Amino acid sequence: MKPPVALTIAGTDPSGGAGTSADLKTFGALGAFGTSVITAVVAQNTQGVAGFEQLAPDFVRLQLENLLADVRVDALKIGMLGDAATIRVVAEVLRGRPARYVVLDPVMVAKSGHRLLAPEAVAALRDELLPLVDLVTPNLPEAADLLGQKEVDDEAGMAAQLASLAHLAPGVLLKGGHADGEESVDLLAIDGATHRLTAPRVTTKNTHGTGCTLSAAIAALRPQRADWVAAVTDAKAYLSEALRRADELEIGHGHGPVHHYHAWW
Ligand SMILES: Nc1ncnc2c1ncn2[C@@H]1O[C@H](COP(=O)(O)OP(=O)(O)O)[C@@H](O)[C@H]1O
Ligand SMILES: Cc1ncc(COP(=O)(O)O)c(N)n1
Repeated sequence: MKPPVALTIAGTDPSGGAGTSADLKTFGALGAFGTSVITAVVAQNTQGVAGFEQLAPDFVRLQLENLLADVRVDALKIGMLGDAATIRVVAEVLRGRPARYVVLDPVMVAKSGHRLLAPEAVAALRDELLPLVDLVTPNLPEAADLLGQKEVDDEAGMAAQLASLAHLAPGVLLKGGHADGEESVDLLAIDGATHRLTAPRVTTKNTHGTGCTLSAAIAALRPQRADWVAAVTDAKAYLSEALRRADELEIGHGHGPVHHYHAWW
């Protein structure tokens, strides 16, 4: 069987744990052929972000149009976009239905606290991009920002915000990694139903790129699974194992990357 082709539109990470690096490794590990379009070049390592250079929006458009004129893309994952002009370019390309499946990780702030999306671009992300994707995967701070509400830290609060977010995008995976508890609980609203996905919380400081890895895994697996619930369930299982194996790597001195082991599913 031919592998599905997955595309990531995202920023870079020289230390290999987040952004396009995480996405391409995840695609490969899960049997998809990976392609990439860069939105911003980020100077970052496992300890934090030193700064980033946004590529000109027209150049992002050129990369996308050039790729899509030649290569069939089955699944698209969108990560860091950086500013409103880049969001608008991606929205315009999405209106041409470049891929059957589209997942958006609404990257706003890196784990280290550095902003990766201009604050004034949150409204463009919410109003212009969310309606055009199949699934959006906010963490708890991103959900609060998208809704203009306070950040929640328990499941009741997550359920309420999930319901509100479901009015903004066709599908929502609200990730509970930032909450406490023995289990890391995510809530999925898709096709009119809600699903609760749990995994034992792994005790590790090596959590750099968990959100990037999860959304890339969903994109890689969706063409290989019958529906979104199956793709998200298996993507979370892949991420959980990548987190459990993260301490084997010993990359850098801060929050190291998760281990993109080859699952060969
Ligand atoms: N320590 C952990 N143990 C197990 N799963 C985790 C842990 N931290 C995060 N996750 C899971 O990783 C995924 C990304 O979560 P989260 O940290 O909320 O997003 P982000 O990386 O975008 O901030 C979610 O599926 C979440 O449940
Ligand atoms: C290019 C890029 N995209 C996304 C993240 C978020 O990942 P994290 O929240 O783990 O820092 C990042 N640090 N860099």
